Amino acid sequence: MSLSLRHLRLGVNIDHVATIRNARGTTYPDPFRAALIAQEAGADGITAHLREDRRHISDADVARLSEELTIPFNFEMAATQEMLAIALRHRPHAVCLVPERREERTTEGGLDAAGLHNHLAPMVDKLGEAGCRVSLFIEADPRQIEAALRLKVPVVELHTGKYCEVEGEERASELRRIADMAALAAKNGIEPHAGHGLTFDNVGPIAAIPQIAELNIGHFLIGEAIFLGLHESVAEIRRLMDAARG
Ligand SMILES: CC(=O)[C@@H](O)[C@H](O)COP(=O)(O)O
Ligand SMILES: NCC(=O)COP(=O)(O)O
Repeated sequence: MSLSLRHLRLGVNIDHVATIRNARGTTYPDPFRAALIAQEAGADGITAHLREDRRHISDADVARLSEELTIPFNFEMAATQEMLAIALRHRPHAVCLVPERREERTTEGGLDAAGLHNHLAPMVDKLGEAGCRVSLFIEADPRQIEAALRLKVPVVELHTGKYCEVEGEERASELRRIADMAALAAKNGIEPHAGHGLTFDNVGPIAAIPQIAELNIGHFLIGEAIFLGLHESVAEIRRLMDAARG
């Protein structure tokens, strides 16, 4: 089957359901319930980011998602010993290593896999040995793809933040950069994913990149759920992704 016909998986990030919950310290809205609705609406997997400051997803959320989800759980985490221990305890389907700074409002860039090789290598090995599919959240940069090769990770997730922020020729240039790095990763046996900042309006050209196997999308979908409901919000991005693949 040609690449362009391959099913493009959708990972729904439920972090910001927990943001609303934590705003009042209640038990609702329940991120796990959101995960089940996203699954019904067409999500192939669920992504959740346990941040060091627990501003949204909690340790209990991670435990429940790991134990009760019937679709793949992609656990996003900083490359720290604390998070490694949590990941090894729960052994989620996938672990994505992301950069993290407490003062950031959201993820601001990709992980410097090239500069952090010696720090990352033992973690990548331990997570792989535990049966987790390890990915690195990186910029679309050849140095980072080479670093991913050296680390022997099966997946990279290309950061689409700048693509989403810029317009016109700058966006076209960002799209080319992402497409080129997706092709380079795939050519070297690494499965390319993409995510951050994707919306109904900008997902199409990213979804049309044939080598990309999975998109992780969250903040926009949770926002749209306020107006459309979560099921329809997820179903719409699913429709747009499928339409872009033709
Ligand atoms: C790595 C990435 O872009 C997101 O998956 C990450 O979770 C963003 O952080 P917040 O969800 O805290 O905005
Ligand atoms: N890794 C990207 C992700 O999981 C979702 O990012 P966003 O759509 O919440 O910006």
